[in-house]
Amino acid sequence: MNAVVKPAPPIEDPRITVPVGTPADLLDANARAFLADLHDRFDARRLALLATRRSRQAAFDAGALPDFRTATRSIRESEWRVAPLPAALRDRRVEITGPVDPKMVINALNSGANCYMADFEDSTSPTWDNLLTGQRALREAIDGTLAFTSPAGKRYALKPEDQRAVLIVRPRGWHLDEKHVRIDGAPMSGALFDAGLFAFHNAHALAAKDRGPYFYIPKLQSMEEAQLWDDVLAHVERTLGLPAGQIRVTVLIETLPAVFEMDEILHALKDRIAGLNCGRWDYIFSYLKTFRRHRDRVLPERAQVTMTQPFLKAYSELLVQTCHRRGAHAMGGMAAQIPIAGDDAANDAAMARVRADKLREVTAGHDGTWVAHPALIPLAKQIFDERMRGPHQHAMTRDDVLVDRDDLIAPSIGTISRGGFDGNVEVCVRYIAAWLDGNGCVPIHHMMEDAATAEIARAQLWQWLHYADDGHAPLHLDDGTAIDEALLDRVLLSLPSKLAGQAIPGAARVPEAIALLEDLTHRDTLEDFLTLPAYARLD
Ligand SMILES: CC(=O)SCCNC(=O)CCNC(=O)[C@H](O)C(C)(C)COP(=O)(O)OP(=O)(O)OC[C@H]1O[C@@H](n2cnc3c(N)ncnc32)[C@H](O)[C@@H]1OP(=O)(O)O
Ligand SMILES: O=CC(=O)O
Ligand SMILES: [Mg+2]
Repeated sequence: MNAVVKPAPPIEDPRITVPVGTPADLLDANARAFLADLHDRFDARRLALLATRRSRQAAFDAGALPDFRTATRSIRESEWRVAPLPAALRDRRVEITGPVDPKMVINALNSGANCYMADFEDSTSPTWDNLLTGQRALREAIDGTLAFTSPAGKRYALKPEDQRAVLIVRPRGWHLDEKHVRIDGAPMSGALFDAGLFAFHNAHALAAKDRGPYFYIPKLQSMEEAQLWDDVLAHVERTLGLPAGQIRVTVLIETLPAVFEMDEILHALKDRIAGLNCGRWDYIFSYLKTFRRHRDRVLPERAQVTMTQPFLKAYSELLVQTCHRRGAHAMGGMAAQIPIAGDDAANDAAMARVRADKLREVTAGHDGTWVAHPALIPLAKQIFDERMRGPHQHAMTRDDVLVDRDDLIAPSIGTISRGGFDGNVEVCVRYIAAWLDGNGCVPIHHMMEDAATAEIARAQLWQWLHYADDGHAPLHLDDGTAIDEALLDRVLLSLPSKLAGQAIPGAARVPEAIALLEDLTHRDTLEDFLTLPAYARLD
């Protein structure tokens, strides 16, 4: 292994600012210079790629359909494989995910899952405090010193290292800024901040354990965006004196454009990629966004958009086939049901849904799956242990899968009920309120709701309400009610009294959440991410 050398102390760079009171041990002059260097080298490319996303979406809005790229046919058709997997990432049959507060980090690492995805993205509201607390918790977890005492006095400590899950960190996507760190007045990228700071503090300690910074990369839309990550991480390796390829990534295929570039994304990252993951919730959100102006591809209510819908089945099976051809893991995704305390029948029904989902995944050839809650680990593990004898099932090449462009964008059949409409409104309001209050993942009606699941509800409301733009007849609920602003207003007006008295996270921010949802649904254009306008209100 190469010697690992931290950069020499730099001269304080006055171009970089962080909030007064930021703990110096996390963001000293060395760390700030490291981050500013990432910004200087890579932010212009990030911004250019975000502009490319916008022009691609403009073409979809004008009627174009996503498709495989002609110019990259040789990447898809030639034979090559990704770098061999590191030992720590060979068996990933059950991965737990969750936000990065100290209690969650300890519980997740101790949970018995093979891996833990510490999440700065869908399940974290990126307040400055949450980000710094999370970075500190992860650093202490890697050092083995992390401990926590709850307000009620319950003590949490890490299990011995060989009993802990392998740590994988999910930084934010390319679209989000980190407004607290400014370089020449401009905000730095949230992704570069999260991944850069984690690598800066932990790469050496991880290398000493023969691991590396392992990342889950969210919301990519193209191979060029994957190439940017590869260039960033190669630069981080050089700067920190790590061997090339020590930093490993798994990429979430959770946008519709990306499913047409899975080979290209694996190829762009082929010396460091360990797998692809079916991030189904953002994928559904992306399908909605991509086709926001396509009236023939409106999706039914959220509960009907399950993995058995043809477009989702095609995506997950093509992902398995693509990964196994290239020697990469094909990770499954998240069932949103969580345990229900105090109602055995409801709990049994929820667990049956999770079991069916995991069974579908292992049968389709996935090499592992995600759970949102520790109580689901034994269930998922049992299903994978029974059917996946080795550490993975790359030998299941799925040559039977014949998926073409039309399969990946197939319209769905279903309905929109009053419950589906009202449920979307309630989830949006409650989730936005919690997020503004600093909580990025909450249980609502016994389902895990995070930025991806809530975005489906938000995008659907916009699409249904704007169906009648350009003189079309409005959409109707299955009871015949027209879906229009009057309906939304009625549901929103009734919500505060419905929620009153319930102990919901962020209750005080419900009026602000209602105002933001009204604004977002009334806009002529579907906002790219709800977290963009919401972030302006955070901290
Ligand atoms: C679409 C996607 O991006 S999926 C990935 C992002 N989403 C996630 O990661 C979801 C993570 N899950 C969670 O945040 C939580 O499970 C929630 C919010 C859904 C429910 O949390 P709670 O209401 O606290 O659940 P509950 O009360 O049943 O928790 C019981 C215990 O399990 C712990 N726990 C629950 N979920 C997790 C988790 N994901 N990781 C670690 N510990 C957990 C709780 O902290 C609690 O610990 P304690 O007994 O020591 O106090
Ligand atoms: O990140 C996961 C998803 O489903 O979205
Ligand atoms: Mg996601």
